[in-house]
Amino acid sequence: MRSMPTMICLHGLTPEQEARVREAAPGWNIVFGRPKELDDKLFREAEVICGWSPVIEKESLGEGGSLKWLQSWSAGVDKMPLGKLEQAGVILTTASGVHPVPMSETALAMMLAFSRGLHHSVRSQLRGKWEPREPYAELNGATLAIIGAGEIGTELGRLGQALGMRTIGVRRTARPTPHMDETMAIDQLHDALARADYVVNVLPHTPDTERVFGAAEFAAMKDSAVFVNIGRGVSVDTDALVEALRSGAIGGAGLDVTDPEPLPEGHPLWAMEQVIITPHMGGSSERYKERVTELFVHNLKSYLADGRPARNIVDYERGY
Ligand SMILES: NC(=O)c1ccc[n+]([C@@H]2O[C@H](COP(=O)([O-])OP(=O)(O)OC[C@H]3O[C@@H](n4cnc5c(N)ncnc54)[C@H](O)[C@@H]3O)[C@@H](O)[C@H]2O)c1
Ligand SMILES: O=C(O)[C@H](O)COP(=O)(O)O
Repeated sequence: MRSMPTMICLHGLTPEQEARVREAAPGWNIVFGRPKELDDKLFREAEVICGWSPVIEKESLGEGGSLKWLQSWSAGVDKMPLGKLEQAGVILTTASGVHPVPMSETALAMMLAFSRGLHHSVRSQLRGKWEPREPYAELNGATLAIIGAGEIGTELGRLGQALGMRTIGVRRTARPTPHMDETMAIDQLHDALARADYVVNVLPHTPDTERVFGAAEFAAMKDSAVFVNIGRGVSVDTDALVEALRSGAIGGAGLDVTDPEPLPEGHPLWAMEQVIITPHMGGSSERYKERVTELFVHNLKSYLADGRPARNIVDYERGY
């Protein structure tokens, strides 16, 4: 008789969320817990794991590992051992679709902070100083270029359009994308950069997207442009960004992700007045687990019905 298949769900779902997973997979041995609490043997036995990136190197991919499907809790799977997973024939799915709301609100908060000068006002407030810096800008009528216009970028496009911005989406191919007034392929990147008042990077980290933003790209931007990075730090040549800010080649930068990360103490970016830094919190939300459970249960149902999760299967060739 076939023993009960095992599934591991990592990282503290609520009892209601656990119940939703159990309900979707009757007849499964489902283990909920934190990686350190779980035995290596369990990881070897698990057919399905749902969780964050770093835990997967455990026994699941070693000799005799039974893993068939891994549902990442992150949208970016760049920290996953992609080569090993591919070699082991594991289906990997991302959590893309869980983050559009908090990520686009983070990017919008940065854009509004720059247009209304909040980064200056907060610094003045800390010194107890009343220091207007006229004139202030508006997002209304400004052009927003979103580099990596996927799930997150599309929601940011919606918010940008709602505020009266013109949106340009840049992606691998220039296919029409909701909430983009125009879409361009990545080989037209400089054209998009030259026209934008706000450039938001939300590219995944793949071999093709490292250092996409270097000296030439910052030079192509308007000298008033604000560059916002909520994707991955490695898409940017950090020294070139520092130089672009120092020389006035661009107007400011909002950085939720950096390279290196965390940004070390004493790094020049910390002291720059035209820079806002947040600690890789763009995707974080009190609704995260609710949304990730919904995605996982949706994928689980199709995995159990026909052996394939319905959404977000990683193309190992492409890297995301
Ligand atoms: N800061 C955070 O906390 C946080 C949270 C969630 C996601 N992220 C990052 O955001 C990324 C995007 O997430 P998503 O859910 O929108 O992903 P997605 O797969 O829906 O969208 C990715 C987009 O990037 C484009 N793209 C990929 N490679 C490209 C290339 N070489 N050139 C041009 N365009 C390219 C794709 O065409 C697609 O439009 C994640 O991979 C992750 O790195 C960061
Ligand atoms: O891609 C994401 O979902 C967020 O950036 C968090 O990813 P991480 O857990 O891999 O840092």
